[in-house]
Amino acid sequence: MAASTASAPPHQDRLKSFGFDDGREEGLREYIFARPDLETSLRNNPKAVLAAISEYTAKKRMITFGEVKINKCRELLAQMNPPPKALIELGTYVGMSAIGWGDILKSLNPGEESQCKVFAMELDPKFAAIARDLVDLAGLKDIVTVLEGPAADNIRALKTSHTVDKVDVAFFDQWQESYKPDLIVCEESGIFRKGTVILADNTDSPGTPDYNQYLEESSGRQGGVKYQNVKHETASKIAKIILASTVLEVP
Ligand SMILES: C[S@@+](CC[C@H](N)C(=O)[O-])C[C@H]1O[C@@H](n2cnc3c(N)ncnc32)[C@H](O)[C@@H]1O
Repeated sequence: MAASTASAPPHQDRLKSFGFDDGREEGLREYIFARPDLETSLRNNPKAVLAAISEYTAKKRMITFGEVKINKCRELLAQMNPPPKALIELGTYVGMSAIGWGDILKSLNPGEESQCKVFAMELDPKFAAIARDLVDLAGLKDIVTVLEGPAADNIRALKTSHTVDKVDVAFFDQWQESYKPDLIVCEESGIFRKGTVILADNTDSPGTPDYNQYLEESSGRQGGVKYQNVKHETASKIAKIILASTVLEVP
C-alpha cells in the first residue's frame, strides 16, 4: 500500500487477519446473481440490493459497513446544505457502502442525479470487480465509479483523470494505518473545501489514534486545514462511532 507506514503489515496479512478473501466474497456475488428475484426486485433497486447483501454477509459474518451505519450517514448527509453531489470512498470491499452512497446522493438530488458522482476506491482488484458488478446491478453505474489501487494514488489523479475539483464528502474505511497519510494526501491534492465532511468508520475500534489526534489538533496548527470533529454513536454492535469531521478552513 503506497500510503501505509513502514511498520504496517502488508495487504495480504491484513486480509487474513480480518478474515477477508477466503471465498466468501465470490460466494456473495454467486448468491446475489442466483437469486430468483434478481430481475424482479433487485435490478435497479439499490435498497433491495443492500438488503440482499446484508442477508448474506450477516449469515457469513463478513465485515461490511452495515445498513445501520448507512442509515446514520443518510441522516448526516441529509443535513448538508446544499446537498452533497461529489463523494470519495477509501476502502470499498464488495461495494456495500458504495451502493449506499450512490443511493443517498441520488435521493438527495432529485432531478440532478446526473451531477452526482461517487468515486469508490479499492486496493484489491478482485473485490473491486465484485463491487462493480453489484453497483451495476443496483442501477448505479452512472453515479458510482469503482477505482482500483491504493486510494492515495487515485486521489492524486482525481483532478486530472476525472475532472473533480472539490469533493463534498470523503468516507474513510480502508486499513486504519492509512487514515492519517491519506487524509494528508486529500489536503495536499486540494480536493477539500470549506464545508467538506469527512466520515470515518473504525476510529473507535480497531481505532485510529494518530488520525484522531491529527484532526483534534488541527485548530492549533498554523497554515493547515482546520476541522470540527463530532462523534456520532450508532446502534452497531462493534465500532459504534462514525467520526464526522467538517472542514472549517482551508489555507
Ligand atoms: C473494512 S473494508 C471496507 C468495507 C466497505 N466500505 C463496505 O462497505 O463494506 C476495507 C477495505 O479497504 C481496502 N483497502 C485497504 N487499504 C486501502 C487503500 N490504501 N486504498 C484502497 N483500498 C484499501 C481493503 O482491501 C478492504 O477491501
